[in-house]
Amino acid sequence: MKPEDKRPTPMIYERVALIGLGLIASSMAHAMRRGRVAGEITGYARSAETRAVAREIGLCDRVCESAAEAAEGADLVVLCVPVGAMGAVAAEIAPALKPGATLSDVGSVKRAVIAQVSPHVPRGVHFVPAHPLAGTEYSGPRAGFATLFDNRWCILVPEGADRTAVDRLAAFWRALGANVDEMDADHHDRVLAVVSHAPHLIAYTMVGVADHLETVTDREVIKYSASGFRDFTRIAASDPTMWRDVFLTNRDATLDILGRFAEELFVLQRAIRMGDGQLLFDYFTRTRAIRRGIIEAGQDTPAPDFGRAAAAGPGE
Ligand SMILES: NC(=O)C1=CN([C@@H]2O[C@H](COP(=O)(O)OP(=O)(O)OC[C@H]3O[C@@H](n4cnc5c(N)ncnc54)[C@H](O)[C@@H]3O)[C@@H](O)[C@H]2O)C=CC1
Ligand SMILES: O=C(O)C(=O)Cc1ccc(O)cc1
Repeated sequence: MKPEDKRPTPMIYERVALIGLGLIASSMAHAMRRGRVAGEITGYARSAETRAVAREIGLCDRVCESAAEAAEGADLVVLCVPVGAMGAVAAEIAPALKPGATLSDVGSVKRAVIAQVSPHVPRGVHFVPAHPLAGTEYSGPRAGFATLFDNRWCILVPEGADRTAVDRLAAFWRALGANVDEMDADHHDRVLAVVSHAPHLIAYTMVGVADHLETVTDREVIKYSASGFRDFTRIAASDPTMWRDVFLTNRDATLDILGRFAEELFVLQRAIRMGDGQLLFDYFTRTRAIRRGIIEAGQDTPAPDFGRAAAAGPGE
């Protein structure tokens, strides 16, 4: 079912506070307004400039001068700051949290956020970590848009939190357009290391390699880049603070996947050196099946020539 086919959702929370007003928070604000998911939206950002922009574009009903002021009286408080800043922000807002409120976050890493935030969660407040698997390479309060979460996954990591609070947060994310799954924090971090964190590091590296070449100029890289490399440059334009924090906090899982990546890279490198075309062909046949699986699961759109390429089969 497409999100636009869904019937209007009832208000899920009377008051929602967004702490940090970047891409994800601003997209949440737009999506909440679209679905009338919250009665009132309050917000806080660390920089005065971001708060001014948020006021100018009417992102929230109220942009506050402190995180505690934004969180006070809210039924749902969502931490939308870089992963490395979650603990400090949680400590700041903790005394202002209303008993019975839900505290959540949108961080790309879960085990480290839980470790940072949990010690500050007051008794009677439900902490339900979350991660919407949707984003872009843009950041800041102007970057958000209402459809960002449509038909994307949001993973909740309840770790024993109150069931009613978890179900309510799941309803909230569904009302924002997302599909909801639940997962254990360690498993989440391992899955994300494979599908997001290691690929981002590889993209950063590949663009760095192109930048460091002596015999190919930056002008040529820009002029002749095909779509694969362009995708790398898009990903490598992602926010440096956010991604520094992701790698520092999901260190073990990312290093494990990168180690495996390096091993497989050596296998392919050797096959090229030895002229082992069969190994390369078999490897690429297996990886093609993964892409087909993603398209068949409705998680992506086929390229315009997909039907022709599929029909052509091996040998063309
Ligand atoms: N950008 C993406 O594609 C996605 C990001 N996330 C996660 O969402 C969170 C927010 O990311 P974005 O909205 O993309 O970031 P952003 O850079 O657009 O916004 C971050 C906000 O946090 C504030 N901030 C930064 N450092 C702070 C600190 N030390 N204390 C208080 N506030 C601080 C900034 O002023 C800004 O308002 C991150 O934890 C990230 O891992 C999750 C899914 C996708
Ligand atoms: O822009 C892209 O390609 C992304 O991969 C977006 C993204 C970035 C970080 C996340 O934790 C989830 C999604």
